[in-house]
Amino acid sequence: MICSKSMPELFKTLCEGITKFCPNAIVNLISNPVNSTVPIAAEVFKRAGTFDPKRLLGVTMLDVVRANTFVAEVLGRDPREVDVPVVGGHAGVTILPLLSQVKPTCSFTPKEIDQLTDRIQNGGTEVVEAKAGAGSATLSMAYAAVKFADACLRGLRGDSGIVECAFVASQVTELPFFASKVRLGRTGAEEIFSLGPLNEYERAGLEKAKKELAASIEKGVSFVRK
Ligand SMILES: NC(=O)c1ccc[n+]([C@@H]2O[C@H](COP(=O)([O-])OP(=O)(O)OC[C@H]3O[C@@H](n4cnc5c(N)ncnc54)[C@H](O)[C@@H]3O)[C@@H](O)[C@H]2O)c1
Ligand SMILES: O=C(O)C[C@H](O)C(=O)O
Repeated sequence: MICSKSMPELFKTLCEGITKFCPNAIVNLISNPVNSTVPIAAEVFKRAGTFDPKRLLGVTMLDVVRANTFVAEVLGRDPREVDVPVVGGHAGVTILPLLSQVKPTCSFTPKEIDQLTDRIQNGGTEVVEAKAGAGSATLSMAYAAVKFADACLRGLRGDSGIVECAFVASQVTELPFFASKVRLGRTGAEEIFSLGPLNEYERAGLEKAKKELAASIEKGVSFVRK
């Protein structure tokens, strides 16, 4: 169905549909801008009385997939052996890879940290620009979506220790939404992990990320409240 509504309006309508037809669903939200669409969805769900913060998850898995890939390249390892926590949000400087917490433990030169951070933060834009009007990352988005949905399903099934990064309602910072590691279980994001120890570079990145995130969250909330 092609609809004449603007994207945020279309998105809001879809969320209203969720409140009517599957109010208890665990919603994995991948449509951009995730930093605003998750707050929009939360507002719509709150209005309908169906909001459960554990069941609304913004998909930031692609940032983790990219971070694992780029870090693995530098380390000369298989990306599947690498785990990079990526926190904050899903756009530009709000994407904050925590390179001091990479597993397996490793270290980078300041130049590598700059280059990796920049590539991870701008990976999506790089693809959008390369496709020149023909859309955004397609296969890697699908891969990330499947990987995240599979983790949610394993949590729903009752598997233990399912931990992934996601953009969720959060108290990890002063912002109402933030991406960090979450434990997925039978009822959704059952535990939200704090950021752990950050180095000076990451603390500076966090301040930049929060500033931009605050504006994007506010934009989403005020779109529904207007
Ligand atoms: N979170 C992530 O990791 C991530 C990664 C890549 C893309 N994305 C986002 O996913 C979304 C889809 O990306 P894409 O590259 O597949 O986009 P696309 O442009 O290839 O596809 C969008 C689809 O929406 C349809 N559409 C557009 N306007 C419509 C309307 N008014 N009514 C009904 N249908 C309409 C189009 O026909 C098209 O099929 C975008 O929001 C994109 O930014 C998110
Ligand atoms: O759709 C975009 O603007 C980029 C996308 O979110 C991505 O990370 O590839």
